[in-house]
Amino acid sequence: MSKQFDGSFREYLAAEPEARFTDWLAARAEPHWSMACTHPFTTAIGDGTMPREAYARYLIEDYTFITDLASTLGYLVAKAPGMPSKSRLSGFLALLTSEENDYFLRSFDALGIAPETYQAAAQGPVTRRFSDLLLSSAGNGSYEDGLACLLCAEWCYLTWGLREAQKPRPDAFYLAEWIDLHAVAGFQTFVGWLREEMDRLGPDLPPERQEKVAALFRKMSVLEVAFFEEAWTGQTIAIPDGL
Ligand SMILES: Cc1ncc(C[n+]2csc(CCO)c2C)c(N)n1
Repeated sequence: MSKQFDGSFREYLAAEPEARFTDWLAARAEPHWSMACTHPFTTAIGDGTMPREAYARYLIEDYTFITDLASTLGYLVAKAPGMPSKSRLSGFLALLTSEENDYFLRSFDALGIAPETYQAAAQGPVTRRFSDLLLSSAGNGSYEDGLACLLCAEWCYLTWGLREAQKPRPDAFYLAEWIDLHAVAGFQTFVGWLREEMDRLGPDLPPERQEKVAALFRKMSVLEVAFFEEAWTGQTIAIPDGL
């Protein structure tokens, strides 16, 4: 959890000299950042209180999101400044399109969701906004813009994943595995690297570029909340037009 902050990175550093650039991003995204990481949907994954319909809704929608996230990673691999960064990102892309894809297919099967359903699923409005933001930031924006979006999505999942991993695993394998996937050492290392990459590049950006990156991280946090909220309630969530 971070304390909300509205000023520039420079001002943040003056108040918190030890702060990382990514701490500032989280503080600028409050209260949405904490709402995303602690959403009731995320606590229900580990509590054993997840309704089947809510999880089925979530997985169908998330599968369309992950497909666009894989495309986003393609852009980021292209824009990454050197081989070490390209290697990290392409490793993650490989995971996303193999083991993680397998998790989705097994879970759809267990939940009785037919291939015709998840293959033909139209994206809801929130996921469309998500995908637009990711694809346009990584495709038309700078490396740092795309990185900020990816960081928000992954760091949020690591945060709730580590918290839920402290509870005994629920019986349903699709819930237990979803927790493990987001708490394993490999994922911690990847998110740790994403933060370091942003911490390395962010402080040297001109102030107006830092503001853009902070705005993207904040928009992503708002959309993460709306995404969980739709799955949890089954209601369509309105996103403010200005977002
Ligand atoms: C809406 C939404 N936001 C973020 C993620 C997080 N995420 C996307 S791919 C991936 C890799 C390992 O699972 C992770 C953590 C998600 N699934 N759905």
